[in-house]
Amino acid sequence: MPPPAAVGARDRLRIAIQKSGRLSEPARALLAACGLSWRESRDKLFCYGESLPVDLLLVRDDDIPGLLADGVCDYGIVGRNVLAEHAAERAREGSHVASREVRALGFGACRLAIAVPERWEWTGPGDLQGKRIATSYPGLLQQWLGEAGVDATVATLTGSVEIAPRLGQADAVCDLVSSGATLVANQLKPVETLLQTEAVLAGPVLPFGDARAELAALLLRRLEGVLKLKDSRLLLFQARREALPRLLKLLPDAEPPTVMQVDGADTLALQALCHGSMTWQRLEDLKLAGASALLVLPVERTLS
Ligand SMILES: Nc1ncnc2c1ncn2[C@@H]1O[C@H](COP(=O)(O)OP(=O)(O)OP(=O)(O)O)[C@@H](O)[C@H]1O
Ligand SMILES: O=P(O)(O)OC[C@H]1O[C@H](OP(=O)(O)OP(=O)(O)O)[C@H](O)[C@@H]1O
Ligand SMILES: [Mg+2]
Repeated sequence: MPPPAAVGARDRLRIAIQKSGRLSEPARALLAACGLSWRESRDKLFCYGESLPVDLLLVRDDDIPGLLADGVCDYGIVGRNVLAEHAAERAREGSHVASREVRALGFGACRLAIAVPERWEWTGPGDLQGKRIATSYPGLLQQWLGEAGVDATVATLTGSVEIAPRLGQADAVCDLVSSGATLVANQLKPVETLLQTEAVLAGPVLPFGDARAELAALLLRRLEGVLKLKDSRLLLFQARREALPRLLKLLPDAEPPTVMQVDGADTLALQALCHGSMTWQRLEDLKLAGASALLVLPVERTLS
């Protein structure tokens, strides 16, 4: 196994993903769906790309923005929250922006929110004046407090933030919320949203000036194809010609269908690529509107 190339050697692309955690499996699956495969090293911190010269670095998610900023990796798959926190910290230090969100990836969705004890009769951000707020996102919280004109103390914790009010460590928290179960379990309620987040592909601000440019363009093209087809299905059905207008109204997410004539002029066979999810309810609605012989097929790949 060749050792990881030194920073500055630029004929392979390097992508950092979370080593273990919520984003690691979906990130790998997404890149694998783009046709990438790797030989894993023994320590499993570096995976050498086999099908294409695209290597993986397996790291803590918090390290990804810094690795991008230092040019150690070219792309990273990370929560928007982590990327935005890094940007907020850099802005506070007066440093320039080091990476950008290239594309949202459709998994790891949650929000960064302020939560307070359930008994608190919340009237607005001004309620936090003079209070102490526990968070793992001090940069984003300070930014939000600054914009709201609120002077509060920010207590930085790396985990188990929601327990801080019960321990008397803080009056409120600022943490990620998805189902809300962790808040409920800690007798807290969400009152303000700072950021809607999901996993994103983060990349460089400036284009590559070497062999990586072509590799990056290929990877982004494949990624577009995979993400576009995530919920897409090929719908096949038959219908009488006069039913067509009302059937097409039920398929606003479909590409223009291929229409074939069956059985004289009045019966048609149609084939349409639909991008929204094809639920049982939608099929039943189509049937009621005059479709028959409905068939839903998975779609493997697209290239345009
Ligand atoms: N409850 C949740 N639901 C959905 N997505 C979440 C949730 N909690 C976190 N995330 C997203 O997943 C990312 C990774 O979360 P995870 O808990 O695995 O991170 P971590 O404990 O900081 O991991 P690491 O060990 O890499 O530092 C978060 O930054 C966020 O973008
Ligand atoms: O609204 P919910 O669905 O309850 O999710 C929110 C919780 O999920 C995350 O923690 P995680 O479970 O990853 O634990 P960690 O903070 O120890 O990483 C986040 O930090 C919240 O605590
Ligand atoms: Mg982390």
